[in-house]
Amino acid sequence: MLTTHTLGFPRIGSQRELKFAVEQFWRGEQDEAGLNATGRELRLRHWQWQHAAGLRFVAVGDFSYYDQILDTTVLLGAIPKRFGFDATQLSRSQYFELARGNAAQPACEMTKWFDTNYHFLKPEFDHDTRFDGGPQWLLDELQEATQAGFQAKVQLVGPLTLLKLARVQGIDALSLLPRLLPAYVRLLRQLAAEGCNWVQLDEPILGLDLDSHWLNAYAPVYRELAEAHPGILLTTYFSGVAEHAELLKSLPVAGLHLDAVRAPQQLGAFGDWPAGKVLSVGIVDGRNVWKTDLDAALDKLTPLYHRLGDNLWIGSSCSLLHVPVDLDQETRLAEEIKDGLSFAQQKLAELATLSRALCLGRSVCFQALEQNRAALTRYRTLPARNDAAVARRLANLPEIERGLSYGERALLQRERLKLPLLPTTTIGSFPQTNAIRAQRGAYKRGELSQADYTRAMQAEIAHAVSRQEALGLDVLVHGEAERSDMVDYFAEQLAGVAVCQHGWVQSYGSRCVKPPMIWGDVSRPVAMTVEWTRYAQSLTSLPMKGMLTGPVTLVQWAFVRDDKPRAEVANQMALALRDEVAELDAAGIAAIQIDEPAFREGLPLKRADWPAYLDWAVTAFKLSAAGSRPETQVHTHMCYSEFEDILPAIAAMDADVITIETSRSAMTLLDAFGDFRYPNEIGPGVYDIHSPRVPPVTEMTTLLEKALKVIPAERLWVNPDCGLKTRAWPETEAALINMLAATRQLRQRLAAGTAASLSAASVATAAHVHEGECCGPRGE
Ligand SMILES: Nc1nc2c(c(=O)[nH]1)N[C@@H](CNc1ccc(C(=O)N[C@@H](CCC(=O)N[C@@H](CCC(=O)N[C@@H](CCC(=O)O)C(=O)O)C(=O)O)C(=O)O)cc1)CN2
Ligand code: MET
Ligand SMILES: [Zn+2]
Repeated sequence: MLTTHTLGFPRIGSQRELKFAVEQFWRGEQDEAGLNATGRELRLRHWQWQHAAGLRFVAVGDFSYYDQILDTTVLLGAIPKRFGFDATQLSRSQYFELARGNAAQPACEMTKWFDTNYHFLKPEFDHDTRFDGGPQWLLDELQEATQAGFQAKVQLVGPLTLLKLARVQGIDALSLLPRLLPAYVRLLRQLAAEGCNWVQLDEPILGLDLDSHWLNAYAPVYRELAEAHPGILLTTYFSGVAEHAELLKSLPVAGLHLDAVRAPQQLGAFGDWPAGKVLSVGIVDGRNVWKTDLDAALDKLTPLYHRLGDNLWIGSSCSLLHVPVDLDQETRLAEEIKDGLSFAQQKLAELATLSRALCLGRSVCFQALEQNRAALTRYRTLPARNDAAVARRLANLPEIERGLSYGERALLQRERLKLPLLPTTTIGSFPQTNAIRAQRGAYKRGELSQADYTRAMQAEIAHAVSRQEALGLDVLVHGEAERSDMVDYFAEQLAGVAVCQHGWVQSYGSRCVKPPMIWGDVSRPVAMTVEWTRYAQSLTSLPMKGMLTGPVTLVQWAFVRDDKPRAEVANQMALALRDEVAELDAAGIAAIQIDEPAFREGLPLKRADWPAYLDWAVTAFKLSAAGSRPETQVHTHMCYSEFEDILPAIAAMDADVITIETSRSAMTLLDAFGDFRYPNEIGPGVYDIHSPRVPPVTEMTTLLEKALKVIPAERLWVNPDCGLKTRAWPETEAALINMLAATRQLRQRLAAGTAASLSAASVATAAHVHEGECCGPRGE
């Protein structure tokens, strides 16, 4: 049979077993042996599934107790010096300290894995990083798989991708190659000696716009690696690599993997793939949950099979880490929607069927193919996939501009909100305590009535409001107690969107999300947040922010139908949100925040595709926001910084206020906002919410002083980096007390004329804004 494989299987467990075991270990409720036992059980179970489905290889090296990139760094012995750990003796607890920080050291930096919602831990390298003496984990796992009778393909992130993604201080990352390569060579030799015939080296950076400096490194690096191991499969995914076809054909590796889902057209550039080398075609979507159209896949694969024979491999387009584990667990999903779905388990079976059909002929798999065809036909013809009312609204899009310019709106909003200089606010969520989750769990299981659940959540909202009033915040939030998640909550209420019971996907460490599935045309049958917000506002005379997740983020953090352009789906989402905005506005809510934390992450891998994305993303945001009156203040929030290169688009969104994550970068991001002369109001986060650490007042005054150098006081807000849902109340209150103390100090200095902002330049800029003019470039 043709070789079938995945580029990795989800490790979290169909019941999130790994999450619970890891969290128990952190709480001291489980020892290392117990944690290891869960890990082993999960690995064996997942290998068993892959084997039973008929895959030739099981994936080894995709397992991790926190993050597989951190594991690679550790494996190579390249632990950041600042922790003072011995790489050869690294304990499980120390491993978690790298990921989560400890009393003395902040955690390794966490950032998004390309355009996914998965976060990896950035390797930290410097001029004297050594790559030697890591632990034996990978070899142990290989042995585990071999002893259990499986054929293993080991996977590792490739050296160039590892370097490119690393935080490298003060030196050129590539200058580390002479030290890094021998470590890979050593590891590859060990794997070969252990009888591992195939090693998958992931090089997804090949899908980015790489400069020649990096591209030129591929040939010498892979020449050396190929000498160390004869079975290297170089894997690319998330984007096409056709532009590097000549280079890739010339590398001495044994095989190459291409993502034929994201970039099917690239196969053409590999039409003359050298005989004798493996070409692995990623035909089953690792980034989405839709059933593979087996007929279409076979049409595409058949000519390749005729040419390449057994050197054609078929696999998932990328690791299955990004999709939920098992569709069969979803007992409440409508059968008609399940007709269109396939999770990790089901994708294994699809690969096996494709392989059989190619080798033995379609008639041998007649039944499986017929079932696939029938299910897809039923699913594709569901009437709700094409809603005439939605189509009419799309054909007749309403105005996306707010009517007045920012400067004019700001005057009206100042009049209405009467906020002090440097207004203080938070990003939306307050701690999601176990008590809150337990109440929601009971409600979902039918053990708590809707009325009782509503009362319980109202009590949480009242608590959050009274805490904020006591702290002295200026613009309040209701705290999002009633939301399981900022995406899931909206998805549950929108037509055309389905949510799972168990469809968990790892987001970072032990944290998971349940991405909804946008399978039909999207509309809003009923108001989603208005009652909760109205209730929260009734408790206070201070302004209460309405809190919505924006259209780009709702799309980016969902599984999106692939029969309509994302731009169109985003506009459908935006129209639904626009109605919500208008209703909040009509209910007297004076400030409405439309969160877009995934705005940056949605950027395509290739810059050439950026303008089209930014164009539809900005349009969708504006479409949702323009349902408000000019005297209503529209906020947006973005975390996951690195906005430097998309500032014009962010300005073009024209939110009255943007809150951003800046504290971890010590506000360097703000320089970019300053240089660009960001025209509207801005709240640079003054403390990191990802850690329980309570920052001292002086730390925040320093950051605010810095901010005042580039943002005039009249347009500066004070807030944390992001929502507080993952924190506990004690540290939350302590940090906010300090934040408010820092704000008071700055206000006093401003009043006394001793703060930076009263420099002539910033006063002049602020004055322009008062006159209703916007400065700085706009638009894309
Ligand atoms: N979608 C999304 N993506 C995002 C973010 C985000 O907030 N949402 N933020 C960033 C990532 N940050 C994250 C921060 C926290 C969590 C997180 O805490 N996740 C929770 C699950 C949150 C959730 O949906 N909770 C539900 C279900 C909770 C649950 O497990 N319930 C139990 C039952 C509980 C009980 O009865 O006591 C069950 O289903 O088994 C709820 O509150 O209702 C977790 O892993 O534990 C995830 C991502 C980027 N990407
Ligand atoms: N309003 C949301 C919150 O505070 C925004 C989070 S961005 C990941 O939780
Ligand atoms: Zn955020």
